[in-house]
Amino acid sequence: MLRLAIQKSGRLSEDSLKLIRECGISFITSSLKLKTESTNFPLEILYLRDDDIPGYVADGVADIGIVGENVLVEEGKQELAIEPLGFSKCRLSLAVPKSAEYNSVDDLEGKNIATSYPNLLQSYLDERGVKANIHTISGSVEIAPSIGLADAICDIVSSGSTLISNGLREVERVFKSQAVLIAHKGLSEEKRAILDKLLFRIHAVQRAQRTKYILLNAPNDKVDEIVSLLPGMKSPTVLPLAEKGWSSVHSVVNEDDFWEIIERLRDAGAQGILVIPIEKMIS
Ligand SMILES: Nc1ncnc2c1ncn2[C@@H]1O[C@H](COP(=O)(O)OP(=O)(O)OP(=O)(O)O)[C@@H](O)[C@H]1O
Ligand SMILES: O=P(O)(O)OC[C@H]1O[C@H](OP(=O)(O)OP(=O)(O)O)[C@H](O)[C@@H]1O
Ligand SMILES: [Mg+2]
Repeated sequence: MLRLAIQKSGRLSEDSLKLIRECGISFITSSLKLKTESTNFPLEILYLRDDDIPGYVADGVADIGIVGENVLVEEGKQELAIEPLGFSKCRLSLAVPKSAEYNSVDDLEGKNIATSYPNLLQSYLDERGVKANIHTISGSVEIAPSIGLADAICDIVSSGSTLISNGLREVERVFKSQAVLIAHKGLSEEKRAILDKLLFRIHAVQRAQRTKYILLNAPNDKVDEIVSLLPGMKSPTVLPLAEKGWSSVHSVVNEDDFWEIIERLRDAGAQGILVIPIEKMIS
């Protein structure tokens, strides 16, 4: 049985559970139970505070875990990372009061900066030769300037609305983060085999999320040109339609190229284009 540590409640919880469920792993959750076992996969889930997850995985109390890169690197445990997961994307940024004068990071020399990430901030300032006083607080960091605790803050930003609501302005991006899968260094062979099985499923889910299934109709004389625009897993499928002289073309396209390909397909004579999400994709 592999032990997975995830955040009990917070910004990582929902997407972590969603990923595990998308891997076809079933389990029953209850807000009071801090440990659950899957009913169809050798996995036990521990629900923890996110800051504790890297330490538990490093010690082998948990075998694997899901945590933000910001927390992992802050705790100096980046060597545990095995896979970026693509969710909980955010950045650690420096921000100052809206009205404060700010030209460059040098303006922070001798200033008081509140943060929950003293190590990440310290190395950022060290690299730029700036000496500031770092005040470590564990939450509600954005309040610090307005209550006279600090001149600036360094905290997580995503949409930026928390900064705006607290009269702050983002001035420097210190660290880019997303959720990562981490694993204990000395996993037994048995546990490593379960982890490989889980990774196989995670990759299938991730590939599917980046790809769309596309179906379209085309007159037969346009099929060759349309097929040349579509990559497909091997090559596109072409099937005859009931209506003579027409075919249906099926393929998969990458989300990043999606809109450009659609335009080119229409120009080439494709009609009735349907785009469908893919649940799993195994190459
Ligand atoms: N606004 C956001 N958008 C996207 N990701 C975020 C955001 N805020 C935080 N994160 C990511 O999610 C992680 C957990 O954030 P959260 O605010 O839930 O942590 P926390 O309050 O420290 O939780 P805990 O109670 O478990 O200690 C952060 O370390 C970061 O990686
Ligand atoms: O840029 P935004 O989209 O506004 O997001 C940023 C906010 O999100 C996080 O806090 P969260 O809401 O998770 O609450 P917490 O401070 O209680 O952890 C983070 O600490 C910021 O305060
Ligand atoms: Mg925390």
